[in-house]
Amino acid sequence: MLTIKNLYKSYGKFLALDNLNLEIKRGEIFGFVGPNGAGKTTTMRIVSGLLKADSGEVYVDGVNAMRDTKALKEKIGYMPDFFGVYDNLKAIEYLEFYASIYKIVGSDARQICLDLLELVNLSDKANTYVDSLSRGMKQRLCLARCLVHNPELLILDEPASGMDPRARYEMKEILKNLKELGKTIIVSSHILPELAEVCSKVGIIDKGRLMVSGTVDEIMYNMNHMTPLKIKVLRDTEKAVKFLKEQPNIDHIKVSDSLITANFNGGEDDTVEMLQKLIKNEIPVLSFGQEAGNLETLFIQITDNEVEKGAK
Ligand SMILES: Nc1ncnc2c1ncn2[C@@H]1O[C@H](COP(=O)(O)OP(=O)(O)OP(=O)(O)O)[C@@H](O)[C@H]1O
Repeated sequence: MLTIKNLYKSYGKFLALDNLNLEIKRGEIFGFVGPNGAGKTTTMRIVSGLLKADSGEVYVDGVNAMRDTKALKEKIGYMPDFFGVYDNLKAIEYLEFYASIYKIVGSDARQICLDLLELVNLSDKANTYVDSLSRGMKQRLCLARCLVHNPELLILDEPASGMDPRARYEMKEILKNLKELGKTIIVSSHILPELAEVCSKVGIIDKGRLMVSGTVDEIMYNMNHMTPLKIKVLRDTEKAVKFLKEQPNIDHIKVSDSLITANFNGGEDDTVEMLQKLIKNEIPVLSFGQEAGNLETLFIQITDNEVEKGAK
């Protein structure tokens, strides 16, 4: 559904996208994850035809996004991270206004807009002025706005930012419903655990490059050395850390009170061996185990590693 090849974008001398490559299949919800300034918005704006890339190729459902912006706009619904709303309109009028931009008018428009309000749980707000809606409701209305022309690919830039937990939960449920409707969705967020639950795939972007992409499980499997080992000791933390530093398959050791967290590169046999060695060295181990990987730790480690590589 979406193919990005060798994408570059600079702002003056600053390289915001550095040979970005990405492939998203039809029907996927793809989580686009990265720290501030990683290049997520830049990528999304280029894919939506709102920003010109320096070089590279973008195809949306076979449409060359750089060349055929008219066909592109039919296929895409883009929800920016900052959006203006027309405060002197009621929610339904607001949607009908956007429908009219796509030449959808009259009773067709009314029905589409009512259906969309239902999809985003705002049916009871159809006749409420936009300015009296809560932030979360405005965000959902903005999402409905992106759907008026029934696009196949939705590009949502931080749709849950600034929302309270309840509103975030609702947004997540709406994304799941959209997936059921067969939409392909790219969603960027800083709220990583929530993305892990909703997304079929994730891509981690940092400094304009895609660091890794795949399902959370695939990524964790392929990068099992990044699954942190957690060791709690009763005392002698320093002795334990000294011992761990000497082990070739351990790095990134972090200590918080008596809990030691480290990256471990090894299989199950190596894990058993490591525990045996610790005990042999008379280190009073209270608990020992590899944390099940989650997106949050993976993300922090990938971006941490980059910071360290850069510092060398
Ligand atoms: N118009 C612009 N002029 C100059 N630099 C820009 C411009 N837009 C973005 N940048 C820079 O490009 C980099 C990537 O920005 P971008 O907004 O794509 O990141 P992001 O991953 O979406 O970040 P955030 O999560 O903070 O929204 C940042 O360092 C940003 O400061």
